[in-house]
Amino acid sequence: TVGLTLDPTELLRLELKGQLSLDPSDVETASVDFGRMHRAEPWGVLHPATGADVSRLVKSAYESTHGFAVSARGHGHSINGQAMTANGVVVQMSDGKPGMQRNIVVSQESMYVDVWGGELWIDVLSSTLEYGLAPKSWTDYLYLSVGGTLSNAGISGQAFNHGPQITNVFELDVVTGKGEELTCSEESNSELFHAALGGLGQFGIITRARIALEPAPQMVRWIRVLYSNFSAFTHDQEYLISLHGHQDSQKFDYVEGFVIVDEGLINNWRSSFFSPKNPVKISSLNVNGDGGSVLYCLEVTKNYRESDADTIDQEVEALLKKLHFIPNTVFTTDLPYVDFLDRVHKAELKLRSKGLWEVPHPWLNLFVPKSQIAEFDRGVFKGILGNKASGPILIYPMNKNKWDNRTSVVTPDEDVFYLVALLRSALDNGEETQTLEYMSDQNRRILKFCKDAGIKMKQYLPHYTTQQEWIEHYGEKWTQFYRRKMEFDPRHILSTGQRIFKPSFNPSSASW
Ligand SMILES: Cc1cc2nc3c(=O)[nH]c(=O)nc-3n(C[C@H](O)[C@H](O)[C@H](O)COP(=O)(O)OP(=O)(O)OC[C@H]3O[C@@H](n4cnc5c(N)ncnc54)[C@H](O)[C@@H]3O)c2cc1C
Repeated sequence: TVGLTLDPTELLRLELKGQLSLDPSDVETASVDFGRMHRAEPWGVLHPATGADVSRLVKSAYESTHGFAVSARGHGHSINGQAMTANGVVVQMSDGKPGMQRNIVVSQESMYVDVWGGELWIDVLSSTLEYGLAPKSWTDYLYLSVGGTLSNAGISGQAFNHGPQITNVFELDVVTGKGEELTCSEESNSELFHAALGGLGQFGIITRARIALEPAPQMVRWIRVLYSNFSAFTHDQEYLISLHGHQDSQKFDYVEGFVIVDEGLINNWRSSFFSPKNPVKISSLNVNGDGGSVLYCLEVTKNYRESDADTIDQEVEALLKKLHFIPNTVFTTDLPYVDFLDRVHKAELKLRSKGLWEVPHPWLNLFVPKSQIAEFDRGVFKGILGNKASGPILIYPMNKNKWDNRTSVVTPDEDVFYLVALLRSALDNGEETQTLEYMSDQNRRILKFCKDAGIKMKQYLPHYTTQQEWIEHYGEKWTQFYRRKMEFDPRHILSTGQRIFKPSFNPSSASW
């Protein structure tokens, strides 16, 4: 293999319980991701059977004369090649087939579950539900691996209340860049524990996670209301997340929202909710807002047990009464908790059936400080985007005090910040505004707008191509991030696809 910095015979001699595969179909799978914009072919793919397999592989990379890159790959749902490596070895932590759980162990007494790092969240959920329990903090989509989301943060509408997924973990097993498999938590090896959480795979490969559980709700009341006035919308979102310390009956369990810039609500792949029972056209709403055709949809839920079905109406009504949405735009559905959590998968199946899932996804996720979100609205939603969304645009606030500053993730320096997620799909259908080039250019314009306007945002699921940009991204946390890298992965073996640290071995042949 051209440019290979490793001795294949050495690797093939490793005593592994799992399998080191050179099969072209395994290599192909590991060469692409959900973004469909990058490609890098690894030399081989390890399907580990245990953490010890991962440890042996990384140790051989660390100790070999030349060194080689090792990248964990969860479900490959990154956008910019973060789980790829050219010429090195990809550790396929998740085989991507739901229902193939490894050793999932639930402790009912201590309310946690121990799972393999490559486990998909959908499988974690189905296993814990057998005990009437469920994790507290989620992502909108459950076909993601535990190690993959914990390497970022893992956020959804519960984060205002419970914090991101990385604040709901008790313990990890991590294989460091030296090949040692260590158990870490707040109490022991705490530096590694905090480094790995939100650590973009830079400090080790998470082979086991101990995740906090709560009694699983049975049912969900799912509510959407519309706004034309952005400040009324954000005022209400901020009010709802300020209730995080209140009793369960006095707050919603989930707070999100999205922007509607297209002509109709049904165009958006996450909004099947509105149809066919509630088909809504913006023009039919007779809106005289401040934003032309831009609307905002607040999305909230309240969990309940069937035995509480009589009090849920009053609790929801009391909360909705405090809000300032457009009258008569309340859309409500009741559904089982699992169906709510797994809602995006339904949209996936629909898109797959039309060949619209495996297309390029130039996604952009930003954390925008509360004090600058109105400016962002003016410049981006009502400005740069024009009248075309080409995918869902999520916007919801979170409380910074639910994030642990000792972890590796960086967020804006304000008590409340918003996630803005532009989740767009590029199509090759002859329409200029739907092309990858057009959307990538818009993303660049959005980033430039933020810079020029002094909007102190941070990228979530960040992507940069130079170390200088990474240094700026981490700001005052860079020194700590760098020190942790030197301690836990001194040869820069791990997750080179993030492009943060050049490998110390033959960098020209790695995935840079
Ligand atoms: C349809 C869709 C919906 C999404 N919704 C949300 C959402 O609601 N909230 C949210 O927070 N995110 C969301 N994401 C983003 C998602 O959390 C990240 O892309 C995450 O990285 C995906 O997990 P994965 O298992 O596919 O990771 P991969 O893409 O496989 O890996 C991501 C990074 O983590 C590293 N990594 C993977 N496994 C491990 C491990 N075990 N130990 C250490 N490092 C590891 C990889 O090397 C890579 O650098 C969504 C993505 C998609 C495609």
